[in-house]
Amino acid sequence: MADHTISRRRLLGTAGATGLALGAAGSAAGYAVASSGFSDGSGGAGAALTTLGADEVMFHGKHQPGITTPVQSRGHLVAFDLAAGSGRKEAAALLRRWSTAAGQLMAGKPVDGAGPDTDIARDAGPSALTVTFGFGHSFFGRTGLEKQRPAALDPLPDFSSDHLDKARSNGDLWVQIGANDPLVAFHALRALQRLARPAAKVRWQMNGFNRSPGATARPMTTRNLMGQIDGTNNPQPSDDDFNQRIFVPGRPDGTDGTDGTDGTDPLWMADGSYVVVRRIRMLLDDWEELSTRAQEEVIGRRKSDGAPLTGGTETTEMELEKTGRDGRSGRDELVVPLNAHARISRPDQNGGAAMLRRPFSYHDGFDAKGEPDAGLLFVCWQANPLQGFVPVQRKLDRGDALSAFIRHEASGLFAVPGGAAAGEYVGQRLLEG
Ligand SMILES: C=CC1=C(C)c2cc3[nH]c(cc4nc(cc5[nH]c(cc1n2)c(C)c5CCC(=O)O)C(CCC(=O)O)=C4C)c(C)c3C=C
Ligand SMILES: [Fe+2]
Repeated sequence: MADHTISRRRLLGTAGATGLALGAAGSAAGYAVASSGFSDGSGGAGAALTTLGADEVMFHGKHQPGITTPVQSRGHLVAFDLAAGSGRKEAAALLRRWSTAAGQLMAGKPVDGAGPDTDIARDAGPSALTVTFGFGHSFFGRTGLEKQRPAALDPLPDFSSDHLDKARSNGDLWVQIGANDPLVAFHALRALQRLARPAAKVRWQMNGFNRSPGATARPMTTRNLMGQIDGTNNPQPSDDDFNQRIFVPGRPDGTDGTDGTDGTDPLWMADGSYVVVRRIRMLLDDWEELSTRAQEEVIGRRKSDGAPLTGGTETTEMELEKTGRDGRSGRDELVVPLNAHARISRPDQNGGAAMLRRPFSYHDGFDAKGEPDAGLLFVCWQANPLQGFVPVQRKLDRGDALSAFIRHEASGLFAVPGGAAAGEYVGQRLLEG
C-alpha cells in the first residue's frame, strides 16, 4: 500500500501507519492554498504542502486514528468535564459535533458549527492531523450509563512512587490531537474546545512534541528528553498478537447484538482500546549528573544507537543472562543490570503484559528552583490495562533504576471506542445503544 510506505519512511518510532493517506491535492485543497514557496512567489526553500502538509489520516475506520498512526511532532492531550446540567443527550450531541469537526479538520477543511473558522490552519494541508476521543470513569455516572461502564475502567491502583495531582488527572472525556504542524494542531484544539461549549469545559490540558519529520539524515526512532532512543521495542502491527494485545475484539461478522468480545467488555467497545496517560516529570538536573555509562545501565541500552548493552544494533535481542567482568567490582556481573528499565518492563518479565507506547515529550518552563518542568506525556494503548500498563508499572514501582530520575505527576485512564463508520459519530453505540 503506497500510503503505508510513505508514512513509514517519514516517521518510525511507533507502530504502522494505518489509515494514513497521501493527501496531495484532493481533500486538502479545500482549505490549503497549494503554495510552492514564499508569498512573493519566489519558491523559497521548500514546497511543504507536497510533502509533510499533504499527509492525511482517515477519520472513519475500524479503529480511531491516533493509535497506530505514526506519532506526530506536535500533540495536545485535553480532558473535559461535562458542565452541570449536561447529561447523556448533551454528551451525544457533543460527540456528534466533535466527530463531524474531526473529520473536516483531518481532511484539512475549515470547521462548521463553531462560528467562522479561526483561519489558524489556513494555507496548511492536513499535516497528518489525528483526533482521538475517549471516555473516563466519571462520564458514565454523569450520563446515567453506569451499566455500560467497562470493568477495565476501574481506577488504576495506587503506586508507591505516585505524586499525582488530582486536578490534572482523569476527567469525563479525553481528546488526543496530533499533527506534524503546530498551527494545524492548535487550530484543531481551539475548534474542539469552542465546540464543547456549553456542554463541557476543559479540566486539564497538556502539550507535547516529538522530533519533526525530516530532521534526521535517515528515519529513526525518536529520542526523549533524557536523550534515549525511546520506542524501539513497541509491539508492531505485523505481530501475530498485535490486535489481540492492543484492541478490544470486534463484533463477529454478520451477527448483530452478539457479544464478540471475551465477555469483559461491553459491545460498544468493540474494536476500541484503553489508553493510560501519565505525565511523568524527568528530574533532568539529577539525570544529567550521571556519566553516559551510568545512564546506559539505568536503561540497559546504549544511548548512541539504542542497542542493548549486550551488543548489536537497536533491533538486536537483549541477552538477559550475559555476564561480563565489572570494572569496579572485578567480578563477573550481568551486563544488563537486574533493575535496568528495559529488562524489567519486557513482556517476558511481566507474564506477557504488553502495551503500545505512543508518548510525547513536554516542557512547561522552569520551576522556582530553576529546574526544568519537562518530561514525558506517557500515552500507552492496550486491550486491557490489567494486562498492559498495570502489571508493568507495578514491577517498575518495585525496583526500576529509572525511578530515581522520574516522578509520575498526573494520571488518566480512558475507554476509547472503535472508529466511527461514515455517517456515524464516535461513541454512538454507547450513547444511542
Ligand atoms: C508502565 C510502563 C512504562 C512506563 C511508565 C515507562 C516510562 C518510561 N520509559 C522511558 C524510557 C524507555 N523505556 C523503554 C522501554 C520500555 N518501557 C516500557 C514501559 C514503560 N516505560 C516498556 C514496555 C518498554 C519496552 C520493553 C521491551 O519490551 O523491551 C526504553 C528502551 C527502548 C524501547 O524499547 O523503547 C526506554 C529508553 C522513560 C524515559 C520513561 C519515563 C519518563
Ligand atoms: Fe519505558
